[in-house]
Amino acid sequence: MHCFPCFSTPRNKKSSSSDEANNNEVKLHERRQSDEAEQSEETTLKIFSFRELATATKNFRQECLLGEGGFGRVYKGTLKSTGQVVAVKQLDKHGLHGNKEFQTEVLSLGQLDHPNLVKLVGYCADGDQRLLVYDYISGGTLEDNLQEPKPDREPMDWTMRMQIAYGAAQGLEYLHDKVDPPVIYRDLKASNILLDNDLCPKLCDFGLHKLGPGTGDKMMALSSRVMGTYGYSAPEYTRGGTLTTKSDVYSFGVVLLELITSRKALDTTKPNDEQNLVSWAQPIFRDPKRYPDMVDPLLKKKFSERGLNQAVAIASMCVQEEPTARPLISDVMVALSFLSMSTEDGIPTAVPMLSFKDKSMSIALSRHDSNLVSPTPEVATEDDKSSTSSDEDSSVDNEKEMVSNKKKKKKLEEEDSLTESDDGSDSNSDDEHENDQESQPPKPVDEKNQAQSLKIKYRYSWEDVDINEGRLSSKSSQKSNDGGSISSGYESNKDHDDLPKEKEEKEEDHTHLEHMQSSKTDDSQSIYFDDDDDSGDDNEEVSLHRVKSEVEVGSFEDDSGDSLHHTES
Ligand SMILES: Nc1ncnc2c1ncn2[C@@H]1O[C@H](COP(=O)(O)OP(=O)(O)OP(=O)(O)O)[C@@H](O)[C@H]1O
Repeated sequence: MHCFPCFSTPRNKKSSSSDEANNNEVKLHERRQSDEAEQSEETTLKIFSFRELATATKNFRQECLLGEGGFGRVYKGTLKSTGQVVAVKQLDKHGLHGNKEFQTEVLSLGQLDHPNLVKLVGYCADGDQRLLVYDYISGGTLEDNLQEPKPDREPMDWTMRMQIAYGAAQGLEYLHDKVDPPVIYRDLKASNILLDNDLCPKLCDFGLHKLGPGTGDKMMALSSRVMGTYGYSAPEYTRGGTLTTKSDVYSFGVVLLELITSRKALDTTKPNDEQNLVSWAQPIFRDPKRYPDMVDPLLKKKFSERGLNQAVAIASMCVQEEPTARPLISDVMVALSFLSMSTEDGIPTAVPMLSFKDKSMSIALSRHDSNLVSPTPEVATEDDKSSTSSDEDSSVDNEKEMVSNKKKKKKLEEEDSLTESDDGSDSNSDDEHENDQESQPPKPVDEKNQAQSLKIKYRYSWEDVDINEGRLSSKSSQKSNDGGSISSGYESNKDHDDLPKEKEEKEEDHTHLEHMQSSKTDDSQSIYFDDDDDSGDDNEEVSLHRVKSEVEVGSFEDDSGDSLHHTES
């Protein structure tokens, strides 16, 4: 009998502790569910069980292994539930974050969403397993595409290369400027740029270490290990581990050089002085005549000299020793937006579109539409349409209208044989104009005045951008590595054949993108592209330069030097 109590007591005890455990488990489960529900409200990230990912990757079979990087192995898999093909990154257990820390980091990564970033689909934190699940990108890495082009495929042409550079710049600009706090990539390189089937670039491996507040030139000391890849890492970073967005700009410059040359960032099979791409390129930067020698021979000289000059100039600016002298990625992006439109002969296939940071700019432009745009604007071409992104519709439409109007004006000018450019002013003299014109009230543009120029100056966040049809003009007040000047220029040159010889000759004086040795700070830093060859100029230009104080949104000059000037403070 007495056995019963003996039996029953422990049993009872056991039963009560197991009830407690069950209760706890239920509570834990409920909490997890509500946490997950909260998370899923904020993110579309899926939470996978290890089993699901093991099934997707055939139990992480070798045949599914895509490769192994600094964070762990990456497998190709197919999700059973949806059939989606994914890349599963199994993070090394060594140095794993705790569950909470991992989730926090992953959830913030899950919020990053840009067409030029590889999308994080979900994650798994099961026991000591940590896995990240990404969209699978099928076209291989940029490195492979450049170094080992598929025999059945044509080598990437110049325009494709510039489009890839532009796309990568857009992805990076998103991380630097659109994400708060900004994400510093740390390890941008050709093997971290994946290409989809349409050769659209997607940055991968970003943001695994998100940094805290502060960006731009505010140096951020890193508590974690120094990452990056030799040949791509900015000198200040490799020296002392100091990291800023400008370190990413350096790496971007190296990638751009790779796109131009198809050389590797670091190639130990080459003679000593050619192993490091940047060191090899530095002396060439100083001698524009040698630029064509840099180019990948597979391009068979099918590129415009102007396009090449500008691309090299951008790359040379990005890889400057002094971080503050490097441009912001947003400026690089705008510059590349033009280069990516040029075809082999340097003529854009589509009307250049700028991606405005500040919507007030497009509002400011539309304010002037009645004066600038003809009542029946031309219908946008297919090219125009395809260049239009949904969020930029309004600004793009305005630009289209303006460009259409500009075309009409140009035609009228030609008809009247007024070949001399509108006001004959040098793009470099903008500042003088600005000062003269600041106090003048807005004036309507006189459509009958054939020589009237259409010059639009608008606020580009903290940058001003001038548009005149076609040519990008951007001034750099940056110190080149050697203290010398690095030059290049870009223009759409769509009408250059029609231009007067006299004007062409004048323009030869401004042949290069000059790195003036004035300032090393971002505030006064600007990019300057100018006409660089003998093809002339139709006085249509686009320049970027930043101003610190006044916000100027509109300036429309006529031939007499008068202008429509609109300011906001
Ligand atoms: N989303 C993806 N789609 C397709 N392939 C991918 C994807 N992510 C990674 N890969 C491939 O998996 C391999 C390993 O990638 P991972 O990014 O881990 O390392 P890595 O870029 O080679 O090296 P590192 O860690 O130094 O950047 C690479 O070949 C990469 O191209």
